Amino acid sequence: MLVFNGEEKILLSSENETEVSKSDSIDGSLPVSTVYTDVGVVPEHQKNELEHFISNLQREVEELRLKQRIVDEKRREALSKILDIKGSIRVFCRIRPNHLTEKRRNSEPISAGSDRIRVKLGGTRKDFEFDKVFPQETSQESVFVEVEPILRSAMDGHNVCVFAYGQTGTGKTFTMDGTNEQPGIIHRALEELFRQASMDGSSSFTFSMSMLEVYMGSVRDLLAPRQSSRPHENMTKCNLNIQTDSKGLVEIEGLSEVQISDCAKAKWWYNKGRRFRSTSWTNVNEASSRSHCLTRISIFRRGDTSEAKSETSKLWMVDLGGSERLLKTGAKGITLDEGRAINLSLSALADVLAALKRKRCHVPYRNSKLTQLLRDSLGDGSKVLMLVHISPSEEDVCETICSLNFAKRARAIESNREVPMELKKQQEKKIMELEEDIKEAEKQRQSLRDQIQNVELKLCENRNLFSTIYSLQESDYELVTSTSQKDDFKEVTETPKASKKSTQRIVSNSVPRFMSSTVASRHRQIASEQEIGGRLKSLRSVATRSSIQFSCSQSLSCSDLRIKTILRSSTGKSRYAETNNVPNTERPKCNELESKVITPRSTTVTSSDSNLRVTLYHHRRRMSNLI
Ligand SMILES: Nc1ncnc2c1ncn2[C@@H]1O[C@H](COP(=O)(O)OP(=O)(O)OP(=O)(O)O)[C@@H](O)[C@H]1O
Repeated sequence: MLVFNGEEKILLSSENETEVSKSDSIDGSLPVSTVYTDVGVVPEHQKNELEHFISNLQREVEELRLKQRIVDEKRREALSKILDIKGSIRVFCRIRPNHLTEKRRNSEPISAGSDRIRVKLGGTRKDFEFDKVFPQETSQESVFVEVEPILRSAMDGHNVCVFAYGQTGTGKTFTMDGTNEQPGIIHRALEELFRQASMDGSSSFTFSMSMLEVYMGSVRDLLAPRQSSRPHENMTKCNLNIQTDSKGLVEIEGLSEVQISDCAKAKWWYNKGRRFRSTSWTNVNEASSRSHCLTRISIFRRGDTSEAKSETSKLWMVDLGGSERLLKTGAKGITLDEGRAINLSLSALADVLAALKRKRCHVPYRNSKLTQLLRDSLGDGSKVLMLVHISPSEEDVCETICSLNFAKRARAIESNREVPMELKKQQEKKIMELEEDIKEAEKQRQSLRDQIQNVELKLCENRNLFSTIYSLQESDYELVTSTSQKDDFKEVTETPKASKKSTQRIVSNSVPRFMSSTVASRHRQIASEQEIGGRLKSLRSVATRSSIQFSCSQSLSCSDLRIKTILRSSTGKSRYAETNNVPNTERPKCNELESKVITPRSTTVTSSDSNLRVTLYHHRRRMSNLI
């Protein structure tokens, strides 16, 4: 008995077998389309039926995958439209909580709405508009929720830059890197990338990571192998060249790029690179970043079909050096130079963003190393997210206004006109509709994923069953036949009958009577086959039950092992059941053969018989192929 498609189908039983052999047999000779297995004789049409069923399952998987690709495409389009409406350069503002050491005043200089900030300075008030404002109490998680869509767009093939900008000590590193208890955007982004990659059924992803810093106008590789743990000792080695090819693609010569196969590895590399970043003490921040730190994740997306194109995109996560008033930070000597270099490159970045926003023909990328590096990730088709950080303190109000002016410049709408209220409402409505489409697509994607998993599971099990019954048994058939052929050669008179009977019972009508099996041996055969059928059935249910919790390949090996174990014991019985018919003088030989055949399946076998060695070798290979 054999089970497939969740139904029980009788493929063979001893009685059917006899009937088949009689009906299919033409004038007593061998039936034309009959498959011999160790558990009996399976008519060809039943084998075909199983093959047909397997190919139907394959087709079903392909159709589901196609549907999944269509749904994925819809989701991508909707997301891309949202990002287009929202603008390819978005600016958020995050207000740092008050430090305990900072004096609390009766009137706070900063007041925040959901997308506006008002700053009071003396008797004047200044208003600034943003895509989103995060008040002081905003958690790292809430910030990440707003950043996440842009990460998805990086997975969809866009180049993306996420910047943390702001006065020194306002929380840029806190937002990007965070703490162990409150991880920042980079840690969460790494988790999210791997999560999304595992969810996407229509593409496969690979990621690699590079880390560098722009320090005083030079580019340093933070992941380069180092002999010394002191960062400055490798300075000259790490002054990398930036090349731009004719298509505008940026190449950083000699920059280390590490493959990251999982999130833990990615975090390990990130923490390693972070340790080599240049920081020093200033009046404003104990561990002030003295450089721009850039983390680049290269995303390689491969479609699941040969027609689907492969794409590479870059996700840059940049913790910019603090914009600062040099007098206030008390900077001197090298720290003063570092501050100047940071300010210059920040100003170059603001110029580039403003030119891009206003769609100017000339974008001044060449004015700083920072903008040269990011050239191919800031222009057309790229998405930029700038998180501007400000301090709530009255003492910092001048720097706050500087930062907000920077943000205003980056966010400047084309031709500098505000969007009319009516258009804004329409855009918001459209965004809501598209967000609904994305949710719906994600629901469908999940359901398709589940369906694919189920069908693949069935497919694996049926393929496994098929190969167990046909391929495996063919090899056993080979084994016995080749041995019997050898015996034929050696002892022409005695062994052929026993061997042939044991493997080709169906020919009993066509051989002389003295060669056919006895009634007792047939009963033994029937009993053993029924036992096998029963075992296969129970095995099937065990395999199905146990495999549910595993992935496809796991279920395969799990069920396969059990099938093999059962077949191992059952084949031993059925294959050699008829050796009882063999005269006593032959038995030692058969037993010898039996022990040689059964033991090697789990242990290393050596045999002096070269034929046996070859067949055992093939047999083991087939067994291992099944695992
Ligand atoms: N949202 C926040 N919640 C809690 N603590 C914060 C927050 N933002 C910043 N801090 C704390 O403020 C201090 C300064 O923050 P951080 O080092 O991130 O500033 P920064 O802008 O990166 O400064 P620099 O430009 O000098 O490197 C840190 O101790 C940080 O933990």
